[in-house]
Amino acid sequence: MGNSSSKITFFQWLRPLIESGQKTITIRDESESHYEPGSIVSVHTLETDEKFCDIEILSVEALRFEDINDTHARQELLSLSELKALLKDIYPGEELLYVISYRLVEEPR
Ligand SMILES: CC(=O)Nc1ccn([C@@H]2O[C@H](CO)[C@@H](O)[C@H]2O)c(=O)n1
Repeated sequence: MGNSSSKITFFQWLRPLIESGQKTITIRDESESHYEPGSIVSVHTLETDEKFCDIEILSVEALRFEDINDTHARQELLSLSELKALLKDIYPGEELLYVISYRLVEEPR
């Protein structure tokens, strides 16, 4: 790879949830719907661009905002109202989003 699809950024406050393997999806807009299932993606903080883990992309599926439900919220470790408020804030007026499922790639030690 070595192109833009090998990196993803998350808000720093989500880092503990991601590196512990608890948070297993992220919901993004079309500009981030290009990740390929099976590829390994380097995870960085949005604020400082610090790399903190790798994830393997499992799937990328279109998701209408109105179809976001409790299962998505559970996979995000957020309440449904928190998740919807967050997504409205990040992607105002966007009705079509993409749910990216991933798993944490454990570091050998
Ligand atoms: C450019 C950039 O980094 N954008 C985003 C967009 C979303 N998110 C998080 O993904 C989940 C949305 O399903 C929620 O947990 C959000 O807080 C994020 O961390 N960073």
